Amino acid sequence: MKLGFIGAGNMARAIINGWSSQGQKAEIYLHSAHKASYEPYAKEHGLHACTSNTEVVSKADIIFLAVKPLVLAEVLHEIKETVQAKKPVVVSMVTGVSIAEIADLLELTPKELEVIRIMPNVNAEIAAGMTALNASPAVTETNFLRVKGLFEMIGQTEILPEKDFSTFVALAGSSPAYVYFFIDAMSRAGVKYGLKKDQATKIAAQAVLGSAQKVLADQKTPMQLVDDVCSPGGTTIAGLLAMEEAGFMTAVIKGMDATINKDQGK
Ligand SMILES: NC(=O)C1=CN([C@@H]2O[C@H](COP(=O)(O)OP(=O)(O)OC[C@H]3O[C@@H](n4cnc5c(N)ncnc54)[C@H](O)[C@@H]3O)[C@@H](O)[C@H]2O)C=CC1
Ligand SMILES: O=C(O)[C@@H]1CCC=N1
Repeated sequence: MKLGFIGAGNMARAIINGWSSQGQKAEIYLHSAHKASYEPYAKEHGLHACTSNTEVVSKADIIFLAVKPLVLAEVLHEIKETVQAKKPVVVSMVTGVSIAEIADLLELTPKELEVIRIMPNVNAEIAAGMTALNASPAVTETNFLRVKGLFEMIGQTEILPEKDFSTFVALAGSSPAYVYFFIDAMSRAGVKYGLKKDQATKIAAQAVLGSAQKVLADQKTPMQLVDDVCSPGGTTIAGLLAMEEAGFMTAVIKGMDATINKDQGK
């Protein structure tokens, strides 16, 4: 299995580094717009640095599109003829772009080309990612399982209808940034009350990690777990009510709304 990456930025590297940490051995070919950055990265990680996007398509069997939405049309135009001739599996992680749109830009239909749409997140780098997948009708079961397996190596996967991808972006694609932001806010409070920043960050991050693991492991809903921590007349209920007074739940939902609207081009 030969894998190709068009775009070698934050998300591509999180995935490749995650695979590397899990002993994934497939050959990887990559090309991006910044030669001074991707060539040393490829050398350091034993990957093949290509000189064009077309070369990636000609060398690899599964092509990952890891560029920003704004340059996607230009990239697909560039690789169109090679894709039409070779018909590789095309895996797109580009936000807000459907399988049908990708096939269309390549002047093929979803029945003619194996296109898999994914939405990963940066925690793939430490094999704790969360990736959504959907496939065009042309995708063979073998190829779908192959790609799904690659993401199971570096986290959890969920097969979702394309209509739910924007919601998934909010809950898992973008949300690591929101959780890091929450951790930083708690850590700053620690600094406010005299702890060192690195010490406060470690304490807050471990509390978030344990809480997430508890939610996943426990039969109780998150709200039941909230109640378990809130002793009557205690510290937690005082803090929780003050957070709600400042609009905690509303702030989170507004953030999710804005992410979803942006993904849908609204
Ligand atoms: N960063 C994240 O946490 C996530 C990003 N995504 C999606 O992944 C895609 C990539 O995002 P990032 O890695 O964050 O962006 P980035 O800006 O870090 O990387 C983009 C890469 O595309 C390359 N590039 C630009 N023009 C190119 C061209 N014409 N040909 C080949 N390569 C070109 C750049 O050199 C760079 O390596 C986006 O569509 C984004 O929506 C999806 C989930 C999470
Ligand atoms: O901010 C972005 O557009 C990308 C998509 C999901 C995470 N980062």
